[in-house]
Amino acid sequence: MSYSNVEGSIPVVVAGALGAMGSQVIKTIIGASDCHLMGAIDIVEDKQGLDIGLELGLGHQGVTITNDLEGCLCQVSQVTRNSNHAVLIDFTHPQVVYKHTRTAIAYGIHPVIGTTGMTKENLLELIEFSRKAGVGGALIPNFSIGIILLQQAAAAAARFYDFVELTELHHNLKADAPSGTCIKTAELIEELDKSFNQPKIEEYESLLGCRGGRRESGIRIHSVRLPGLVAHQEVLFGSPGETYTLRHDTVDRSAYMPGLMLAVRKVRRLESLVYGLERLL
Ligand SMILES: NC(=O)C1=CN([C@@H]2O[C@H](COP(=O)(O)OP(=O)(O)OC[C@H]3O[C@@H](n4cnc5c(N)ncnc54)[C@H](OP(=O)(O)O)[C@@H]3O)[C@@H](O)[C@H]2O)C=CC1
Ligand SMILES: O=C(O)C1=N[C@H](C(=O)O)C[C@H](O)C1
Repeated sequence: MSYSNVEGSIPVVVAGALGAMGSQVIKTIIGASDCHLMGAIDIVEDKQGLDIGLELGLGHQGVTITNDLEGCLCQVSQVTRNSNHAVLIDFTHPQVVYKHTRTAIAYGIHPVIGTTGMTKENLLELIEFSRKAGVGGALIPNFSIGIILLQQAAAAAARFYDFVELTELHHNLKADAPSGTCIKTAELIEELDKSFNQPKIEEYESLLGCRGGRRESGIRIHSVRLPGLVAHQEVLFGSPGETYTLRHDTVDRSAYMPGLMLAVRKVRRLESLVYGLERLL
């Protein structure tokens, strides 16, 4: 950890620093002239106390890896609380994302959360908690600009179609299903408050689950996990005589960095936790 405060530059702590996303984030933060890295959190046992920059081949940064998220946020908040509030970027695991977000808010540190898998109940509770605490934050299921465009197109098309199925395809190291992005796409389509996919005949599955998961609105979601994939999503609308397909492919995690930096730069001006990158554009 490094607890120096740099005037005018955004202090950033990264949780999940050694992961697929976290390691790219560290590189991006180190390269950003308006940010400085103050903490690197990860639980990988044999990396505790090592310099994150040296571990990632980015040169010595004077920031050591720790698994003590609360201790790190507590110390960072003491250094930064009077003027230049810090940001926590989290790409860890669905099981800890609620606790990490709540801890950041409690210490007055602005959470920018990429980790997916949080329940709707927990999200709503955190929005209320952040509003009471007056701490802005962002929970963003997908930082890519292209996926936001796909979601907007899907929400617009939903007016004209009564049948829609979503498929998300990811690498096989992903813990949660369906993806946070796919849930958000479904939620945006559901803003019209209509039901989809009313069956025309009596259906049955001879292989349980082969028709995918069904949301209350009737929208079905299919999750595919394969090595070789990164992150992909299809929205298929159908009506008699035609189909309309939207597809987005993330082929490299660098796609997430512009949206992430946008959130880091805006989050300290928010009054509570917002959900979705479209809220920041
Ligand atoms: N919003 C977006 O745009 C995107 C979101 N994601 C989401 O981000 C999350 C992480 O994805 P990804 O980077 O691929 O996952 P990885 O498994 O590659 O990285 C997660 C890292 O966090 C560590 N970790 C796990 N638990 C903790 C904890 N309690 N405290 C600190 N560190 C912890 C892991 O350690 P260990 O390996 O030992 O478990 C690992 O090093 C997922 O929820 C994913 O869906 C991913 C891409 C884009
Ligand atoms: O685990 C991933 O990789 C991704 N997770 C996010 C999600 O669950 O939507 C974002 C993107 O799909 C990549």
